[in-house]
Amino acid sequence: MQLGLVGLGRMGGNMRERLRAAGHEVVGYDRNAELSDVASLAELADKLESPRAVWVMVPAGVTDATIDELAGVLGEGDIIIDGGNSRFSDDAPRAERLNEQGIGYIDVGVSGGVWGKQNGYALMVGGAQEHVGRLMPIFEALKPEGEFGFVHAGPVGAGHYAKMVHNGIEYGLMHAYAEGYELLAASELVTNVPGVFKSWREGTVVRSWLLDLLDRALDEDPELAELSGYTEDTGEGRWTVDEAVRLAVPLNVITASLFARFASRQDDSPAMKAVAALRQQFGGHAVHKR
Ligand SMILES: O=C(CO)[C@H](O)[C@H](O)COP(=O)(O)O
Repeated sequence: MQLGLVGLGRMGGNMRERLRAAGHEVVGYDRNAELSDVASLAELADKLESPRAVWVMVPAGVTDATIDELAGVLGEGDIIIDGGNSRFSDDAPRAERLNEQGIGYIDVGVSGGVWGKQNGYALMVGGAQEHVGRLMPIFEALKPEGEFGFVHAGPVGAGHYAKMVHNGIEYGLMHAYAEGYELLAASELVTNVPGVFKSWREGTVVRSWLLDLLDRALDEDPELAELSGYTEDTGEGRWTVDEAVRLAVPLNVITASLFARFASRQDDSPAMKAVAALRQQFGGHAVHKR
């Protein structure tokens, strides 16, 4: 099958290779001419036979601009797929705009990171059955081998919603391993912290791919001495917590792990300064001065 692919960075570039290895004809476009197969979106559209399917794999901030530009060179019967980490609430308005031109829209949550090229990408898909059905050969080539790794989660927006929750879970899981790491490292008894994590990779209740990756990181740097704890976020955790507030769902762990990232960016917590000041005020308790 033919596919246009817009955005050939770490994710898109690897997806192009996986699709080509499976025998699909991929025409890729990237603003970086060294990565691109064509010079413009117009040329990409020209190279594809109608009805066309074009997968957009760009950073969340530029998705709408990219889709609008793409819609200008596509037409009736074509389909645009957004595989980036868009907020699910952006999907329905996009689908409505495209529908006015007769262009279909599918949202896909893609998980697999830089390992997806070899292991496959787990795909969480939202959209109309008639559009999803047309893209099945592409989904089959991208997904991991085996029974799992693909879901048509519901109508437009459901794919990104599923990916948002997946990423919220990712925050919580990572943070639980991280807290376990800190406690083991603080312990007077355990002398081989990396060894404990390594041993957990088989047979334990807590084995997982994230655990495997933490073991890998500890192999490279057993005390994580090269890293600062400052941890960024790109929005999915915040959207998950926003949804939890909207629906009054108690997301204790995921919310705490998101807030832990915010705390990681503070040199000295203003809130904890206030707590120290209050203890001093009401009880004359000692404080540490700068
Ligand atoms: O989708 C992903 C993994 O599943 C991305 O790596 C994820 O967006 C990273 O999110 P954050 O920067 O908020 O930790």
